[in-house]
Amino acid sequence: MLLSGSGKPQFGEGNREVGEAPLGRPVWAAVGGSLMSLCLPFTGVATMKFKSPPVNSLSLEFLTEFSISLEKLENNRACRGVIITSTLPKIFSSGLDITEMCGKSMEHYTEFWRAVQEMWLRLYGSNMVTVAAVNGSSPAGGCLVAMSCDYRIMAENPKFSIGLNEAQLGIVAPFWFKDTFVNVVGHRIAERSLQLGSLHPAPEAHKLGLVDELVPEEKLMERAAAVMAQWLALPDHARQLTKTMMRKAVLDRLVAHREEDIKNFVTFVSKESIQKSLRMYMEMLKKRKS
Ligand SMILES: CCCCCCCC/C=C\C/C=C/C(=O)SCCNC(=O)CCNC(=O)[C@H](O)C(C)(C)COP(=O)(O)OP(=O)(O)OC[C@H]1O[C@@H](n2cnc3c(N)ncnc32)[C@H](O)[C@@H]1OP(=O)(O)O
Repeated sequence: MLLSGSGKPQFGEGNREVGEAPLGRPVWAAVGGSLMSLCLPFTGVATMKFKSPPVNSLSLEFLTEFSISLEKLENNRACRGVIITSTLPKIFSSGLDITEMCGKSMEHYTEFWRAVQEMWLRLYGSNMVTVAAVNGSSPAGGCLVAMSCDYRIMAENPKFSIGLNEAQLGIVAPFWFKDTFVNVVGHRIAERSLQLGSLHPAPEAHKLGLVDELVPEEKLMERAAAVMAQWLALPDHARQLTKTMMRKAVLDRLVAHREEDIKNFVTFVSKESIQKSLRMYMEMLKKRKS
């Protein structure tokens, strides 16, 4: 992941650190683990760029780095907003790494699912303004990342799609994926889309309200910066309290049922029938390629 921004440097152990201007002021801080880059310039707006080829799958390692990056930004008082995008052409994120859910131990599934929960709790509950610049396809967990942001701008290419397609894999979107979806598009659209496991091409996603606007791909980052400026023009405390008011019930629900949710996931994913569905899905992906 690639994360970039400016302001007070508070992170980056072992990575490239802060550039110092002659007056000793930080010019920018570039922090990156291997899977994303992060930069925070003077504007106080960080840019986080996923860079985990081939398709930015959300592996345990990726999720861990994502959560740590979010925590570092959240704790950096100079950082007020983050734009999330991808360095890979055509892919924002392919969602959860299916190989993390196939043929592994119960302990591994537990650790993996806790990391998925942690990422979502941090992103959905963030005090920062979060804007997703969706520059490619974004199925399932990738859609969750985008939906957890405050605003979604997608490249207008109809070949790019977004949605919670879990049902197509023979699995079920967990209740907090569903809650996030309902909060974005409303109950009816969420119900139909979830039951069918629909992946919506960008224009349809826009019509449904799953993304807030479409722009030509080359204008995506420029537009994301403009939207960010608009959101940051308001006092932080008022915006943050409002955001909390809108999202708290859904966040609290997972916090209250976190261990139960992990148990459900581990039991569900360990079933031979589910393992078989996931293996078949992976085989289908490989065949589609050849
Ligand atoms: C009773 C209640 C109990 C509750 C229990 C809850 C259980 C719920 C559990 C989990 C929720 C799941 C969430 C998810 O996110 S699952 C993941 C869903 N993702 C997808 O369906 C996307 C699949 N991928 C694609 O459609 C395409 O790859 C693409 C559109 C993203 C990119 O297409 P393209 O550029 O053509 O690339 P390839 O298809 O050729 O892929 C390249 C390479 O990457 C592998 N790959 C793709 N996606 C994934 C993935 N998500 N995880 C792991 N690996 C992936 C693909 O197989 C190729 O591999 P290669 O052949 O070895 O090169």
